Amino acid sequence: MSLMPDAFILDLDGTLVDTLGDFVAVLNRVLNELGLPEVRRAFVERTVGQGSEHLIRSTLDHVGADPAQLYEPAWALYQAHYRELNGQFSKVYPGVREGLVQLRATGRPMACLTNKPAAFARELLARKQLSGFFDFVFGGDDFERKKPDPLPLLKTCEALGTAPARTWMIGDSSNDARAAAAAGCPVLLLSYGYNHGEPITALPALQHLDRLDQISLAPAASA
Ligand SMILES: O=C(O)COP(=O)(O)O
Ligand SMILES: [Mg+2]
Repeated sequence: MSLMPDAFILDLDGTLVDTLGDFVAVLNRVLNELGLPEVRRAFVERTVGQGSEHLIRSTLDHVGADPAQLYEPAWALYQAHYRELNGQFSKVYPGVREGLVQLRATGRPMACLTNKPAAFARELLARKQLSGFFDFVFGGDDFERKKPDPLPLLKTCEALGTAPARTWMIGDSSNDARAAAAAGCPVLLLSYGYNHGEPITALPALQHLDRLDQISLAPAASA
């Protein structure tokens, strides 16, 4: 039995690209325009990962504003600023490009699956010259539910044409790990991303990695 899967699914924020700077810049522009206090990087770091709506509602709540009243205008401002700033304060993590080259060299199909809105995800991958690695890019608004629900992974496996048990999910957070477990995909976890302030090594994984290019793709020794 080979260790090599039939396809790879990769998360985006906290896995491929360190996007925290974009989130902080955009949120603080929105808060300034609404006359609200700014948020700190540490707050955003532990809150990001469950899609834009969750991030905006949590941010409004955190600064003492009423999300029920301000969500709609905040979301409109957020979209306009995100479109403009997307990628400007973000960096591809060390080892990512090299790791993607290794994955691509296996000839297996690859998908990027993020909770970020699909349009922002596609634009960010293009701006960082990462689009060419992926056969599919799916965002948090492409399916009815987001990670940690298994639905996005199951739908992505369908697009890739592979069985979940033969498809590796590579991510940085408990959202990825929970979605993968529920979908039946083996999960590999990067140590440097955003896991809601919790150490990712506490979660079981097929491989825990400090860099994507440390991934082990060797066939398992036959018994
Ligand atoms: O919540 C987001 O916007 C993005 O999160 P993800 O790329 O780690 O899924
Ligand atoms: Mg992530």
